[in-house]
Amino acid sequence: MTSTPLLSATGITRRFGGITAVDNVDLHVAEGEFLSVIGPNGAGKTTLFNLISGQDRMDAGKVMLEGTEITNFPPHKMAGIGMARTFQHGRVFGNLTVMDNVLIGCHTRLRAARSTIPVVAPLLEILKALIRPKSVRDEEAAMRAEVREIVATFGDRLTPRIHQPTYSLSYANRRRVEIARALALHPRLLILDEPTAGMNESETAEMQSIIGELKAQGRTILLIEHKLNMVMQLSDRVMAMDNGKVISQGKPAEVRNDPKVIEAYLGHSAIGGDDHGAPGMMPLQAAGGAE
Ligand SMILES: Nc1ncnc2c1ncn2[C@@H]1O[C@H](COP(=O)(O)OP(=O)(O)OP(=O)(O)O)[C@@H](O)[C@H]1O
Repeated sequence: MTSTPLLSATGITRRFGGITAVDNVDLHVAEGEFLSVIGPNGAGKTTLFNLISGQDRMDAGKVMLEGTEITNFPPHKMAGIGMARTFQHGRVFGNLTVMDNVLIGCHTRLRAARSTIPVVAPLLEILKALIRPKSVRDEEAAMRAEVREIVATFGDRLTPRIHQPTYSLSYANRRRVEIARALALHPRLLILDEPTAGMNESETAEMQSIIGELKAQGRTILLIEHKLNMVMQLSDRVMAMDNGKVISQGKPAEVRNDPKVIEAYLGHSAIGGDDHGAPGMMPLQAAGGAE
């Protein structure tokens, strides 16, 4: 990990009526860093990710990506500059095949890199689509090959189903497709919102190992996750939120054992079970309620 700041968000605030869902939050992610955001239900984690990735507009605050201000950029522009995210409940195009869903990621990336001259650029695109010169056919073949490679990240979960519409896939497979599409963007920052929500134990372990591989490739990753084991094993740093505010941040074990964090979870739920946390630490998975 280097110390180059890739993402820098300061003073992020979002109110919904009388609720301040995200209250003056600062978040910095270094290039190659793996930062997890934890906190009980309603802490403001998803709202914070929505604001950073342009899905929602903040009331106050500033977001910089490598020194360029990107505050409140619309989602397509965020995707174009390499900010890729997945959603808490998974979002794929049900009627499109696995291949086409992931191709969307490739197209978004290429479109962002192309000429933006108004009128001329779209006309050129239409012309190329109609004539389909060799360059277009080659590009398409390269993208399809890349999609196959990305899809192979998930072992044989998706490859045999690559031409099936995603509505016919299991929930876990649809979530894998979503991550594959995010990877096709060649993201500079990969934002994962509860990638294992709704997955059973073995699916969770499999996803954790894939995310571990992505980390080993040196990717910069922001994760929301309720499953403490996973957070502990993957993260370089953890940030804990409660009631819209950052209540603790630092090395995973420090945050896990921070009395403020333990109290936040205690205050939010009556919890049973154990998520293999340290003694005295509440089981975040149960507290957060994996779906
Ligand atoms: N669109 C909205 N309109 C009104 N209130 C909202 C909206 N989105 C979020 N909130 C509120 O903002 C607060 C933070 O919600 P958020 O979903 O960000 O929490 P979270 O930490 O992601 O929770 P969870 O772990 O359950 O996903 C909650 O009180 C929630 O009810």
